[in-house]
Amino acid sequence: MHKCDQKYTVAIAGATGYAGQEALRIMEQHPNFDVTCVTGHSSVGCSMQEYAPHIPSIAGLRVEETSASVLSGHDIVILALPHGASGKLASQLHDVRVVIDLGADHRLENPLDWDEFYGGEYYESWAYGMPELIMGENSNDVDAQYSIRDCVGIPKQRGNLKGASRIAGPGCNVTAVTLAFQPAITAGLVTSDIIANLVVGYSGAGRKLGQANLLAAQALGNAVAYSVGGKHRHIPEIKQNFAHAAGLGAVDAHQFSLGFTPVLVPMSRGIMATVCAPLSKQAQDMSDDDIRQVYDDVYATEKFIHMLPESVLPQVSSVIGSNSAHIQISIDRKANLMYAFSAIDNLNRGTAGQAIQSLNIALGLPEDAGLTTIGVAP
Ligand SMILES: NC(=O)C1=CN([C@@H]2O[C@H](COP(=O)(O)OP(=O)(O)OC[C@H]3O[C@@H](n4cnc5c(N)ncnc54)[C@H](OP(=O)(O)O)[C@@H]3O)[C@@H](O)[C@H]2O)C=CC1
Ligand SMILES: CC(=O)N[C@@H](CCC(=O)OP(=O)(O)O)C(=O)O
Repeated sequence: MHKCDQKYTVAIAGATGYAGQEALRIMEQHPNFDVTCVTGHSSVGCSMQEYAPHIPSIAGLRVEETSASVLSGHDIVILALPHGASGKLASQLHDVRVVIDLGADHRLENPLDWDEFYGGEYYESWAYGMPELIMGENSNDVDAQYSIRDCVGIPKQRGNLKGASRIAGPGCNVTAVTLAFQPAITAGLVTSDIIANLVVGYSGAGRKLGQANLLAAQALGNAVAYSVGGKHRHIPEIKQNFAHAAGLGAVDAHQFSLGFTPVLVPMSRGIMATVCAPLSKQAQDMSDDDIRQVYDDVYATEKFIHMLPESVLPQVSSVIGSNSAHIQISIDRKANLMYAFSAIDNLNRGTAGQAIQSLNIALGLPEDAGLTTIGVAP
């Protein structure tokens, strides 16, 4: 049978949560996947009709216990569990062809970062599920040796995902910031003193994790910052990506200084990231058109990364429901700052969409199978 006709059975752990539900929604529209098992924690025994009424095709599935014995035996397992809950479980899934962890347990390559920002037992890092991540030329990271060049010669992470059996899904804020700024890092347009400000929707906090914030009376008409002052756990992951984009290993990520401030706003989904840094000496000597060309080259062949026409700014409403990232840049010569803006859907591009894109690559399926670039605005 041709690879593209093959069907794989899928189990989704944490299917009652927001990330798991979005994985379910995409899987149900994917030609190669058949979701036969969903698991949860407090919802064990409930019908999926209760948790995902927007996906009628799985209404008949009952939520099972999240355990290695329930998950084993499926071709693919997606772990959409709170961070810290998947490391041990994943280590017991020996017979599963591909395991994707949507949480943080296998993202960080440097155990010291894990200790500082998460704590608890450290589990080894897996192939990082961001196909478009630039793996810079001189990276001393082992993975970089296996990255493949796109048609304009830029080495990217998708090469490391081919045939991968264990994949770590990136954080959603990390995705927005990395895609916005990695071309500038790779080309040396900026070097450090990076500031990322994000407005983010409430679903990023998860159905359970953020319950206290989910009251409409508290959320509507409000905007509130959180995890400020260098505490947000996505900081080491973004710096790790920047290090790779610059051709360095994760241990050199400390070279980048990053200010990171997320602000919750009343959107159910979506992230709008504004990232800026001082222009390097090299960038000061380049024209705005030359700087734009750097971005156009990096993303020219990327179906899901859309460089918007000059002066058109990204909007969250254009990417909701899609696996796309919309990106724009702006150069402020008077302030000597380079800005990049990105909009993504945190649950789709920021989590489940990107994970399934990576899974498609791992299995040798068309990279875009089951995924869309088309949003659902308004
Ligand atoms: N929301 C987002 O935008 C993003 C989320 N992620 C990551 O995805 C993962 C899931 O997040 P999200 O869906 O938002 O969270 P939710 O709170 O919405 O869902 C959590 C899921 O995990 C289950 N669960 C809760 N506690 C445990 C436990 N101790 N053991 C096993 N299962 C448990 C819940 O089951 P039950 O409902 O039955 O109690 C539920 O299915 C997290 O690691 C998160 O960081 C990554 C990127 C973006
Ligand atoms: C609104 C909100 O709280 N969003 C979460 C992001 C969710 C995500 O990407 O988280 P993981 O790294 O845990 O997978 C946050 O900023 O922490």
